[in-house]
This record gives sequence, structure tokens and C-alpha cells, in this order.
Amino acid sequence: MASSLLPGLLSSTLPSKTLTRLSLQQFPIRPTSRTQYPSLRVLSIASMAYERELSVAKKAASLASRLCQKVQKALLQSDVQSKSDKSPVTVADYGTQALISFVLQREIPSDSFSLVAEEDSGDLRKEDSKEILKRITELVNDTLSADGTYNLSLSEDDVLAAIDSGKSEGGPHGRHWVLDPIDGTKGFLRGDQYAIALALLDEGKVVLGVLACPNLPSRPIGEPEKNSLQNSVGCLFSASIGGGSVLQLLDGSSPTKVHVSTTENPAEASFFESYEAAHSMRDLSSSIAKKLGVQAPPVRIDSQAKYGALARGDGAIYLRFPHQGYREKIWDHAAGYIVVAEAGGVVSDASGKPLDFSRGRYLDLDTGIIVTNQKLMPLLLNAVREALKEQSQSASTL
Ligand SMILES: Nc1ncnc2c1ncn2[C@@H]1O[C@H](COP(=O)(O)O)[C@@H](OP(=O)(O)O)[C@H]1O
Ligand SMILES: [Mg+2]
Repeated sequence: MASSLLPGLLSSTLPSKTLTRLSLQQFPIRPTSRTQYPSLRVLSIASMAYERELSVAKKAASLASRLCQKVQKALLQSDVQSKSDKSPVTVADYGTQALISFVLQREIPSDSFSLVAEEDSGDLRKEDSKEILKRITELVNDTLSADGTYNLSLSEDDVLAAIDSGKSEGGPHGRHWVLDPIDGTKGFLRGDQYAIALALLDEGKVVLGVLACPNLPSRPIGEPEKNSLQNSVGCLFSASIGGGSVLQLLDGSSPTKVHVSTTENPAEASFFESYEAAHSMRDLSSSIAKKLGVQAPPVRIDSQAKYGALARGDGAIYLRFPHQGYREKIWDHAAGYIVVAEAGGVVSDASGKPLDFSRGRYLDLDTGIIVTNQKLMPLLLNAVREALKEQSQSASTL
């Protein structure tokens, strides 16, 4: 069991826990709008309550991004046949989940550790998965040993147990980590955008989030390259409740606060949507953009990198309208949600209701997810309402 590795050993490279734990119940604040917070003093106390967790989450996501970069590099150097095969992403998905689960349990020992994550070890325990499990274990151990913080090696059983810690159902009470080990699997396989997305729920609210986007350029999307210094890729977004959103490069540059676009004019706004056509109704997004007066074509990228890019103002709107019957999972939105909310943005369902992360592994939503700044949200909601009405009218005449 991974937990056999855990007893009370805290890393010397992370700040020790000097703060008294403050629960959300003591500070009943809502994360959706910074202007609603009661006072700056309470804000900073609330975000300090999760300082250690945020630091550990950033470390875990940074380590995992090294693991993923290694796998993606090998994948892109290999032949076409292996690019269409699913095994590289499998190795990176499981490896990331094992690594992050291990780091969280090791750094923040708790009897009530809970992780809601995408993968489980069912397939890995099958007889024909021996080789892949060996590769995952090597990858995790190589990543840990290159980092040097932990002088140990995980066994295959440790890796399986760490993956299976992700089976939690989440819910409205207590603390739950929420992890998408590789969000944007298809982008990962193509060599495009993907994200490692980790968040913490406390009493049903997202209180911190980290988005590691190893392929996201440091310069804004759409801005032309100027010189090699601006060509770096690899962004780490992080946010904690009341503490704002911060961007640093995965190579360790100094953190800077980010803010969503302040544009009030839809004609100046550009919008994000999924790269994968099957993940969102493009006709509907296009009709909404037209009603709003957006002139620019959609910016299509994979994963929660969209939330990160929007949080730093690369675009002002994100539209996501899955086809009927699709159920959104909390790990696909929790980290991105708080990164945008703390950067001054608003994330809601298509009717304007805040997302509810307290209902278990799924986000049971009305129709879709829309994201923008506070000034554009009322206009966007009107455009969404009209476009949805038109869509249902044309469906009923068919
Ligand atoms: N038919 C569908 N409609 C909407 N989302 C879908 C989908 N099929 C998969 N997804 C989700 O879309 C995520 C990728 O997001 P995006 O479309 O923004 O790139 C996937 O995450 P994973 O790659 O972790 O499986 C998956 O959870
Ligand atoms: Mg995902």
C-alpha cells in the first residue's frame, strides 16, 4: 500500500505547516466573485488557510508535468503507428495519478485522505498489463528520483494503491482532492495542449486549484512570436480562495498575478471552445457568438488550458455545450473554475447558476458551461438564452 510509505514524513523543501487550520465554515464566503467577499483581511486569512495545500498541489502538478513531458516527447519521436495507439497516454495518465496521489499523502498525511480522480487500477491488475504496470512504476520512480526530494522507490503495489486512492465519491462534506491526471487526452496524443488539473474541495466548495499546462506558450495565445525569450512553453496556474490567481512558468519563473480580460465590448472579445468537435456543439457556440457580436473566429484548444488562457486574458469567453446526455465530471472543471474565478471571471451553467461541485463525481448541470468576465456575463446570458430558444424551436419543427 502507498499508505505504508506515508507516516509523518514531511518534505524539507516545502514550507512547514505553521498555520492553524481554518475551515470554510468559519468563513462562509463564495468563490464566484471577488467583489462579494466581506473584507480584505478575511480574504487573506481564508487563502492562508490553504497555503500548505496549495504549495503541495503545485509541487505535485509540476512533478507530474515532468513525467508527462517525458512520455509525450518519446511519443512524438516515435513512429506513426504508436501515435495512434493509446498506450502512451495510458502510461502518463496512470503515472500522473499515482505520483500526485503519493505526493499528496506523503506531504499532507491525513486519516481522511480523499481523492476523486479519473483513473482506477482495474485494467492494470489484469494479467496482460504486467509490462505496462512495470513501465508506469519505472516512470514514477524515475521522476521522483530526478527530483531528489524523496529518497525512496515505489513498488508496483504502491503504485496500484496510490491510483486506487482516487476512487472517492467526493460530496458536500469534508475535504476532497479532485484530479484529472491528463485532461485533454486527445491533445496529448496529437502533441497539442493538455493539462494536469488538481483542485481541493472543502465542504463542497473549490478552495484551491492548480493547472499545469506543459505546452501552453508563456506569451498570450494569438500574439505573434517576437523573440526566442518569448517562445517558452509550460505554464503553471494556481489559485486559492480569496488569494487571486497566479501564473508562473513550469521552468520556475517568478509568479505573477493574472486577471481576466476587462473588455466590455463583445466585438473585441474572442472565444474559446474545444478543439474536439465532438465535445461541444459548434453550431450553438457560433450562433451565440453571432448574437453577441463577437467578430473573431473561435480559438480551439484542448483541455482546461482554456481556463488558464482565459484567466490571463488571452480571450474573454469560453463556451462549452456538450451534446445531449453527456455528463460533465468535476475533475474536468474544478481547477479551471477557481483559476478563472480568482482572476475575476465568472463560470456558470447555461442558465447563469454557479457550478455545484458538491454532488459527487458528476456536475449535474443545465445544458452547458459558460465563462467570461463580470461585465460581459449578462450579455452572454442573453445571447445563450436566445440561441437555445432558437435551437429548441428549430428542433420542434423538424
Ligand atoms: N462527448 C463529449 N462531450 C463533452 N466532453 C467530453 C466528451 N467526451 C469526452 N469529454 C471530456 O472532454 C475532456 C477534454 O476537454 P476539451 O474538450 O476541453 O479538450 C475530456 O477529458 P479527458 O481528456 O481527461 O478525458 C473528457 O472528460
Ligand atoms: Mg479531462
